[in-house]
Amino acid sequence: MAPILLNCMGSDHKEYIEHTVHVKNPYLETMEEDILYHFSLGTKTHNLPEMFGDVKFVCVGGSTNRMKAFAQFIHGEMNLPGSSEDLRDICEGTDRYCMYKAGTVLSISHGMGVPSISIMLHELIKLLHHAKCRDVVLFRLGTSGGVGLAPGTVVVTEKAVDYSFRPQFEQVVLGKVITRSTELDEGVCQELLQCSSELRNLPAVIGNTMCTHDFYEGQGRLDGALCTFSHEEKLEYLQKAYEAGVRNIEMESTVFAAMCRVCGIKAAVVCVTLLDRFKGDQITTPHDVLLEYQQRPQVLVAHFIKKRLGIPV
Ligand SMILES: O=P(O)(O)O[C@H]1O[C@H](CO)[C@@H](O)[C@H]1O
Ligand SMILES: O=c1cc[nH]c(=O)[nH]1
Repeated sequence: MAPILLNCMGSDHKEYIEHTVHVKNPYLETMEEDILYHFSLGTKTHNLPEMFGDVKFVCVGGSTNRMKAFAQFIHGEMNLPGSSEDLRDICEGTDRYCMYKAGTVLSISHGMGVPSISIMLHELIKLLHHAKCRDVVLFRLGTSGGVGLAPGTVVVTEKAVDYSFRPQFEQVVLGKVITRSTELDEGVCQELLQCSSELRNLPAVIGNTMCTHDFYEGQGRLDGALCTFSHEEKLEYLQKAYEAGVRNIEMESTVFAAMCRVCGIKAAVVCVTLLDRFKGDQITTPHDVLLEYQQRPQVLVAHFIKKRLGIPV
């Protein structure tokens, strides 16, 4: 069955799309109440415009601890009043995701893989819509496996690509494949690269990011419970990926890019590499070094946010 290519960014809508968060579901308007079940929030139980109307930056990442740490870090970086220790989890009514708000910045966890981040993004985009947020920039702050890069390098994604290195995300809807484009915002990407050049100890490159549906077989690892290919075949696949511009591999970027694009949200994927996949599969780097690596996307995006807000860097 031929996939349907949906490019929902018609240029006539450009100005509108640039400013507002754009849900693409006519049924939403007809609903008396919208329960954001996995956030434990709702339009009747919570005043979403009051709680979130000022949000300008949303940062998401896989782990709850990382996203709490990021909220506390950006709270300090923005010199916000009160103690960062007092930030509370807005989604404490559920343990699916965590959510913290520091000034105009929201920090949310999304778990691992496309299904988990996709559910979170549906509810986040509706939340931003219900809250009437404008001019929001969304960042994924993640970890990844590098392709031909020194561990610790931050990759700012130009295009999120699938297992065949195509810049697209396939979603099955009513038994049919819908294909959406996964190009990210070029301006934000370049601005992030400029920010990296202003920071010490922040090696960064722009490259394509391959999104897979598995950490082991899906990423060509030889160390999973199952493996049906040789070391040579793995290297051949990674070499093809490298030649297609892939510089890192993770598990959420395609659906993240596709959903943000359709909904008119400027977005960027910023992931640090934990290892060079040409050199191995196991992550043997000491814990303290991994923690420092994980902070690099946070430091870079914090710098970007501070510059955008006119806070001295
Ligand atoms: O570090 P996070 O944001 O979780 O991202 C990467 O790490 C996880 C695998 O270890 C996957 O979710 C992958 O995308
Ligand atoms: O190799 C890696 C490392 C982190 N996350 C991934 O998805 N792959």
